Amino acid sequence: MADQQKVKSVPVLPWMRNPIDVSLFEECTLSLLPCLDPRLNEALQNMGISSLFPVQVAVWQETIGPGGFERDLCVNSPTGSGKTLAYALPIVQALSNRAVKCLRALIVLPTRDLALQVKEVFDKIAPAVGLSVGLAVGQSSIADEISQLIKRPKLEAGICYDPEDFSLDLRSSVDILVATPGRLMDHINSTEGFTLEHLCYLVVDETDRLLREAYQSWLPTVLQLTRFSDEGFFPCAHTFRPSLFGSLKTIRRSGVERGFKGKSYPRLVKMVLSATLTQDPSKLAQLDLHHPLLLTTGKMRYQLPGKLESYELVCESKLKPLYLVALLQNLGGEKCIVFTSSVESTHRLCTLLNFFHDLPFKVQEYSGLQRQAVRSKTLRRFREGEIQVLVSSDAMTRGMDVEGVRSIINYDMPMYIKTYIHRAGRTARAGQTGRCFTLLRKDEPYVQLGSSFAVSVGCAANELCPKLG
Ligand SMILES: Nc1ncnc2c1ncn2[C@@H]1O[C@H](COP(=O)(O)OP(=O)(O)OP(=O)(O)O)[C@@H](O)[C@H]1O
Repeated sequence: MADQQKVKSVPVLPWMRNPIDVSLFEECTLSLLPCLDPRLNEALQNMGISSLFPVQVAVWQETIGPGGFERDLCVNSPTGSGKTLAYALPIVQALSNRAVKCLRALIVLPTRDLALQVKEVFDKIAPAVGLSVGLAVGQSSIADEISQLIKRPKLEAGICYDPEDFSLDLRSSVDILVATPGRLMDHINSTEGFTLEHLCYLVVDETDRLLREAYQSWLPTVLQLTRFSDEGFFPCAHTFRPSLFGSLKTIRRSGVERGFKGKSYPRLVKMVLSATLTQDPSKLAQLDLHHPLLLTTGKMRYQLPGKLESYELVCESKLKPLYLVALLQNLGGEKCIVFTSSVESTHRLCTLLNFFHDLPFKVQEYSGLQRQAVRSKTLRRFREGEIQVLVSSDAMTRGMDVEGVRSIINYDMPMYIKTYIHRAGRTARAGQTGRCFTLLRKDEPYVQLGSSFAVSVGCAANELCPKLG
C-alpha cells in the first residue's frame, strides 16, 4: 500500500507555483462584501448565512471584485470549506442583470446526488434575481427533463406551422444548468433547441474525479461547442438547429483582453474545484484554461478540515465487527458514516449490523449496487435523521453534505490519500468539529501521509471502545 500512497512526482505547471493562499483571507460579513446585490444578500440571510467563508471571499475577489472574471480559476480548498457557494454566488450575481433568458452557466458534477445538492444551493439564491435553474441528471424521463429545459412556442389551433420555423422558436427555460456528464451529452446530442452557444460560465466541480473518467468525451464536446471559430461560427453548429438567439453572438463576455493568443472571440469563463485538485499537466490541459489562477489553502498540497480529529483503532481482523459495534454504541446514536472498501463489503457489513437487534440506532446501506431511487431515498432518510448510521461504499465519499454527521469510520482503510480526505471530509464541515476513526489490523500500516497532507493525533482503541479495551 505504501507504494500506492506515494505522491506521484509530476512537474508543477508554472502558474501553479504562485497560488493565492486562501488561508490568508478572513471571513467577510455580507454587509461588507463589495458589490453584493441586496436581493442576494437577503437570500443568503434567509439561508442563515451572515458572512462568507475565506474561499468564498477569495473567489468573489477574482470574479465580481477587482479580478473581474479575467482569469480561469482553479480552486483547491478543503472539504466543507464552502466551494459550492464560492462559485454559485458570483455566477448568480454576474447574471443578475441579464436581459434575455438563455443557457449561460453550466455546472457539471460526477453524480446525480451531488448535482441535486448543488442545484438546491442555486435554487436558494438564483430566483431572488429572476434566474431559473435546471437539472439534467436523468432523475426523470428525458421527455420530462426536456420540457423543463426547453420552452416551446404556444401553437394556435388550425394554423399550419413550418417545422423549420417551429424549431427556430425553441428557447431555453433556464439560465443555469446543473448536470451530470451522461445526461448532458444526451441533451447535446438529441434535444432540439438545446444549445451551449451562449454559455458564459463553465464549472467543473470535483474536477479530479470528472477528469479521470471521459464520460463520452463530454469535456471536449462542451469546449468545442462553446468555442468560436475564426469565422465567428460555432464549429458544430451545423449539427444543431439554430436557436432563436442565434444572432446574439455577443452575449458572452467579449473584449480583446479576454481573447486568447491574440484572438478576440468571447471567452468562456471556467472554474474548476476540488479538495484534492490534480496538478497533473496532461489532465489540466484538457480544460484549455485561460491564464489560470490557482487558489489553494496553506502550504500543504491537501488539507484536512481544521477541526477534524483523526483516530486509528488497531484490532485483530476477526474482531473488527465487534469493535465497530462497540464504537457505534459509544457514539450514542449520532449521525455517522461507515466506509468500506467495496459495494460487496458494504452490503455484507450492513446485513451483519442489522443482525444485532438491540442496537440503539438505525443502519442502512448506500452503495453503487443499489438503484438510484433507493439510494436517494436512503440519503433523504439519513438527512432527516430517520437513519443514524449509513454504511457506504465510496459512492458517498465525495462532496455529499449531510448536516449533523459528527463521525466517519473507515471500516476498511482507504487505498489512496485522496479517498481518505474525501471520506473524512463528510464531517467537520463548515468549521464544525468532527472525528474520523480508522480500523486497522495489527499489521496494517496507517495511511501514508507523506509531506502532502497533515493529520492530527491517533489514540488507542481501548480509549474509544472501553467495552472491548
Ligand atoms: N458562508 C457560509 N456560512 C455558513 N455556512 C456555509 C457558508 N458557505 C457554505 N456553508 C455550508 O457549509 C457546508 C459545506 O459547503 P460545501 O458543500 O459547499 O463545501 P465544499 O467545500 O464543496 O465541500 P466538498 O469538498 O466536500 O464538496 C454546507 O452545509 C453549506 O451550507
